[in-house]
Amino acid sequence: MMASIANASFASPLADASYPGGLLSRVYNGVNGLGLFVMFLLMLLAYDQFIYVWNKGSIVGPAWKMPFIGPFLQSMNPKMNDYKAKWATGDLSCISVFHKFVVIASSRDMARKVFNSPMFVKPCVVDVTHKLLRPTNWVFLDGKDHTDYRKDLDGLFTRQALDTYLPGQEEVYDKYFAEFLEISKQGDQKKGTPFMTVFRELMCAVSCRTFAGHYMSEAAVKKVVDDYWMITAALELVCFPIIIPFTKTWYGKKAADMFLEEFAKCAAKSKARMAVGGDITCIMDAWVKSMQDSAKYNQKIAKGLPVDPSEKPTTLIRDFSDFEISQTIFTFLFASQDATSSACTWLFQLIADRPEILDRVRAENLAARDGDKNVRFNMDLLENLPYTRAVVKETLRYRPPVIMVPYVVKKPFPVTDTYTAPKGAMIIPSCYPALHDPEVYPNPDYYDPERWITGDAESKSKNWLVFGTGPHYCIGQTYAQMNLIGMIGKASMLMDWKHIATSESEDIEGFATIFPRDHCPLIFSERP
Ligand code: HEM
Repeated sequence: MMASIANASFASPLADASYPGGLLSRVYNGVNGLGLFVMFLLMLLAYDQFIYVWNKGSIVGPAWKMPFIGPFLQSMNPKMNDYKAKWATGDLSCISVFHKFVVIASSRDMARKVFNSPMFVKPCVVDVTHKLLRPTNWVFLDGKDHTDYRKDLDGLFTRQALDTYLPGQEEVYDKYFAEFLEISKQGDQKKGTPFMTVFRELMCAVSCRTFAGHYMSEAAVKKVVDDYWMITAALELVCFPIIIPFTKTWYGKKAADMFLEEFAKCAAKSKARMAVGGDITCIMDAWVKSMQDSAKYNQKIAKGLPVDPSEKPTTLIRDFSDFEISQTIFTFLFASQDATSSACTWLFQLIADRPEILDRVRAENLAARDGDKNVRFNMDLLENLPYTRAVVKETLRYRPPVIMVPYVVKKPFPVTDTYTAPKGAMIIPSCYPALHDPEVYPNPDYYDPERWITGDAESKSKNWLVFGTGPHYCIGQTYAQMNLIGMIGKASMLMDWKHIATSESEDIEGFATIFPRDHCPLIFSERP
């Protein structure tokens, strides 16, 4: 047996015959194909370990890396406790998965440093995102180009603009709350119905109405709501460089193409309607109106016509094509969908588990509506609900929808005096630890809206990393919070709901955005 292995060789006798007695031949004879392969593998292994240790430098991390793959298998099914354990190892720590070196910035100050270092880092997205959103999308811009593009979008999220989107949002809530009641009536009366997927659909429908108004038919909204899961499913960390038919990325790309086409049609319709003096009903309208006002003003100036200073738009913006508008609206949907769905799910679950909090939310909302539960949304109403706002803020602190944000290092980044992150590394500022820092939010694992009313949570803005910070901070943060305040206030007016807690209700599932592992079983009932 031993002999047969020793004699086994992949070398062809013919090939060998052409190098009689030469040095190469002797080496080749001594080291057969398998040997060469093993040697090559060992060299690769040593190289992989060396690069890991070199990149790790002075920061915390495993002394060596699991050959080649690193902790890839754990990353397939991440557990919150694993993240917490990693964050606890140090302000900066590292891992290496396959060839990717990853630096984790855990403490508030390290996370803020990464968010605020656009010279050295930029947001990192999984490869397939470029295919779905298209490489020309504004979110992939960097530096000044990014800042300039964003400035033109700021006007879409002012208080005045947000006010005009409220009727569209409320319409969606009316429709979905009726559906919640129906689902609960039909569902299991003991175990409840897991509502996470329904909440995802609700958030998608609210987004479509807020972003594209009634330019999108009910059928088109339904199609986007039904197909959005294909986008989420396509977002795999590792994917083939080309799209293979009938794979998740292929379906995701098809859904993305459909969304882009639909949003571009809506932009064209908005341009036509706004040109004849239509009211603003959605984000697209606000954008188109601002474009058209800027164009009118610029034309007058170009023609040398007299212009009253009051005619000058607050922000002068350029013209955007239907497709540019469509791409941008798609980024709003893309950036908001998982995060708002997570926040919505936790909000319903957390206050169902604490009836005294729901009672206070209800009392506050009824008083703000002068006792008429059917009063419609307006900004004054939503801004005068301090307790409901505290409940939303505490939910976002206690269960931050985005626990970390991956960035990529553009050039060697001196994160501290003793550590420079290498170019090409992924660097992940974490939001969760800053939001659970016991010195800033006492008893951080206790859900306590009161800390925003009588406590000092409001003043701890440096730790408030729910929406990131720096040049890429969330553009939709005010809108997102107003939307959640409106939603939960209205729900409290119209419905009761019971959470059927399971052993997995407090377990956290997810990567980047988080959900209760049991998907939130609830039973809704109508209030008299
Ligand atoms: C509770 C809901 C939300 C949470 C927790 C959230 C959180 C975040 C976070 C953590 C970032 C990364 C910030 C950074 O890198 O500094 C971000 C970026 C972004 N968010 Fe949100 N977000 C939410 C809702 C929304 C909504 C409703 C919209 C759209 C209207 C939106 C649009 C965006 C966009 C476009 C970016 C990228 C901005 C840029 O790169 O300049 N988000 N969000």
